[in-house]
Order: sequence, then C-alpha cells, then structure tokens
Amino acid sequence: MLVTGNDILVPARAGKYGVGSFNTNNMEITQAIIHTAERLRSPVMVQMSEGAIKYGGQDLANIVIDLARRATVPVALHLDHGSSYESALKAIKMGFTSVMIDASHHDFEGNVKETRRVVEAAHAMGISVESELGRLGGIEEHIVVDEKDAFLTDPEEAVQFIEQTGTDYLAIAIGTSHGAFKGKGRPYIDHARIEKIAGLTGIPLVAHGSSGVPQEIVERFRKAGGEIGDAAGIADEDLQRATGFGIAKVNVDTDLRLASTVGIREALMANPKEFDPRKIFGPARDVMSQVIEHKMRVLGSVGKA
Ligand SMILES: O=C(COP(=O)(O)O)NO
Ligand SMILES: [Ca+2]
Ligand code: NA
Ligand SMILES: [Zn+2]
Repeated sequence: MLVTGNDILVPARAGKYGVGSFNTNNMEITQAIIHTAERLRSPVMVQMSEGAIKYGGQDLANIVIDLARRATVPVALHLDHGSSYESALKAIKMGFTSVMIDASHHDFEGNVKETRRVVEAAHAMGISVESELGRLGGIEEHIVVDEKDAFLTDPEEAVQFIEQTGTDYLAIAIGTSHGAFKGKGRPYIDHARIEKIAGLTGIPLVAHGSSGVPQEIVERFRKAGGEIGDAAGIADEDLQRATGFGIAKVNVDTDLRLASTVGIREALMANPKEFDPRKIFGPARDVMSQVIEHKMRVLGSVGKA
C-alpha cells in the first residue's frame, strides 16, 4: 500500500531498525525494489532525485505509485534531495508521499526558513518531510561538497533545528558521503555523534550515502568490462550500529546503479547475438534483488511489514 514516510519511519525508529530508501530511474529498478520488499515482508521507500524526475517524469512516478498502491507491504514515494520549495511542491502534486528539502548548503537560519516553508505546505497536504543539517562529503547531484566543506552535524543544533522547523525526519552528516568512493578503505562513521543526536531527539534520523559498494559486485562489474577505481562503501556493521541508535531511513543509490549495470553488462557479454531488451534488462532485476535483500537483512527490516 502507498503510505507516507512517517508511516514507515516512525515505527522503524521506535523498533530500532532501518528501512532502505532506494533510488529508482526506471521500471526494472522499481520492480526490483518493491517485489523484493514484498518477498521479504519489508517496508520500503522508493525515492526519485530531481535528476530522475527530469529523466522519467510523471511516467516514472506513475509506475512507482501504481506498484506501491498494489504492493502488499507499505511503500512511500520520496523526493530525494529536493533543492527548493517549488521542487518539493511539484513532487507532492506528482503524487509523492514524502519529500526532502535539502537546504543544508544554506546557513542555519536560511536552512530553517526554507525547511519550515516546505513543512507547513506539506503537512497541510498530509505529506511528511525530510530535511538535512550538516553537509555530506561526496557529490550531491547538484552540489559538489568537497572534503573541507563537509561538516558533521552538531547535536545541539539538531535539537534547535527540529524544534524550529517541525521536520518529520532529519538527514545528518555523520561521515558518509555519496557515490562509490567513500573515503579510503572503510569510511569513518562517527557513531558517538549518532548516539548523541539520537539521544537528544525523538524523530527518525536519515543516513545518506549508505551504499555498501559490495566488492563482489565491483569485481563482477570489472569482469564484465566496467571500469572503476578502488571503490568503497559503508560497512554492514557500521550501518547496524547506526540503526541501533536511531537511524531509520537509509539511502541507497550507488549499489543499485552498480548492480543493474552488472546485470546488463553480463547479459551483453554472455550473448553478443542478443537484442531482445527483456533478455538484457531482465537480468539487471535479479542482481539488484540480491543487493536489496542483503541491505534489508543488514538493516533489520525483513518481516517488519
Ligand atoms: O544518499 C543517497 C545515496 O547514497 P549512495 O551513493 O551511497 O548510494 N541518495 O540520496
Ligand atoms: Ca545537502
Ligand atoms: Na532523501
Ligand atoms: Zn543523499
């Protein structure tokens, strides 16, 4: 069933488990996310960035909304990294049931102002809101945040920010970053900071940049002709510790990008004569499903629906 982000995340925070929020850009990715959630009886969030909206528009949103409505587990459609009030409102009009306003590149007051505007409008329409305090490293699709500017979330500021905005859930900067190269080897996650913020706040917390970049998938990507440097993601045990404190929404995009590309590359390599798109895009679903299943088991959302 199609539900709001709060319907999924408030129980997750209370139950100290995480729920995957997976980015989609087409039908096959959407099917892999929702069918795997149904198979494992797991709640799930499907998210579209502004880039995905540019790429697939209402067509893609309608695929997600229809699959979500027919799903036998709770599914929310979430706007990832909404960059403005207008973008958030447009997503709500498109049928999204959860929106992020990412105004974390503004100063505190600017972020509060923009976030509160979205919260008031979204709440008036029964939609829940994610906002962000602190700046992730790595590439945010429209904002390049280089290491020196990436600053971690201050726990006391987080309390103030939540009070002044009414945000339903909060993305915090705790050491993760977007993309396939999250720092040398195992990225540093500030568990003490997560524990402190969770201790001072009661709302679901969000971890961005939470792809694990499994080495097995990276190897398969290379073997199937893909080129990638020494890629690294967040370790499973780091995610498990984080969800134990209060991280309830866990964003995953890179793992599905790698998994779907592995499926397609392997299909093309194995059968040079193949030109039936179902035989080329279909295998991507299977590889993505394995990656999604692993993530849901790590987060503890299996059987929670
Ligand atoms: O935070 C993410 C995705 O992060 P990854 O690149 O680690 O999948 N989307 O908002
Ligand atoms: Ca941001
Ligand atoms: Na988001
Ligand atoms: Zn993100």
